This record gives sequence, C-alpha cells and structure tokens, in this order.
Amino acid sequence: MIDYQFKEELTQKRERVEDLFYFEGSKVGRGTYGLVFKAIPKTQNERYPKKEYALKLIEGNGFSTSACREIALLRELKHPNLIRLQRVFLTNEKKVWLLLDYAEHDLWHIIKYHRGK
Ligand SMILES: Nc1ncnc2c1ncn2[C@@H]1O[C@H](COP(=O)(O)OP(=O)(O)OP(=O)(O)O)[C@@H](O)[C@H]1O
Repeated sequence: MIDYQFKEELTQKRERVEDLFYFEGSKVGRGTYGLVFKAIPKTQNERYPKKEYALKLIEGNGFSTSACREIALLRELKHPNLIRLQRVFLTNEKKVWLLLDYAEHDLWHIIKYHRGK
C-alpha cells in the first residue's frame, strides 16, 4: 500500500506530458493498443531537443499486460534503424504515454506500396 502523503507528493511532482509537448490535434495514427500523435517540445532543452516526436497513448488504464509487453520490447530494441523509446509517462489519471522518435515513413506502408507495383 502506498502512503497517502507520498502519493500526493508524487502527484504534485509528476511531469505532465501536456506541459512538455504540443500534440493536441496532431493525431497521426491508431494501432491495436492506442492512438499516436506527432509532438514537438514546448521548450527546447538538452533533454528534449527541438525535433519531432511521436506520443503514443496506450489504451486502457495503467500498465496493462499489453502496455508492459510493448514497453519491455521497445526498451530492448536499440538499433540505428529503429525508432527509440525515449520516455514513459504515467499521468495522475493512470494513463500511459510513450515518447518515441518520430518516423516520417511507415515501413509497412512502403512494403505494401512496392508489393502492389
Ligand atoms: N514513432 C512513430 N512515428 C510516426 N508515426 C508513428 C510512430 N509510431 C506509430 N506511428 C503511426 O501510428 C500508427 C499506429 O502505430 P502503432 O505503433 O500504435 O501501431 P502499429 O504498430 O501500426 O500496429 P499494431 O498496434 O497493430 O502493431 C502507425 O501506423 C503510424 O502511422
């Protein structure tokens, strides 16, 4: 059980994804487990250089099995040709957001396009 005061402190201190990034109205896709938005940092800093990111809102509440599986896999994948999971945000409403590098092209769409030629 989490101490009430500790929980309150966490709620106060927790960084909010909407304070750090602009992404409202920038939906770019939907997957099996959630919605994806294009995002840019509200202020440029060392942690979040000004570039495009993807923010993925995992459907459901908290760290479901599918959320844990996706996070675990993304954390393991480190390759120059693969997008990187930069950060996981948990909101006070128990929503999970994944901050990823933004990929301009979807490999699946490219494969489908070339198959059709
Ligand atoms: N890092 C990203 N950069 C840019 N667009 C992205 C990124 N991740 C996802 N998208 C867009 O959002 C869509 C949904 O992505 P998501 O990863 O949720 O599902 P998926 O991998 O396409 O499908 P599934 O969830 O069924 O495996 C993608 O098809 C793509 O258009």
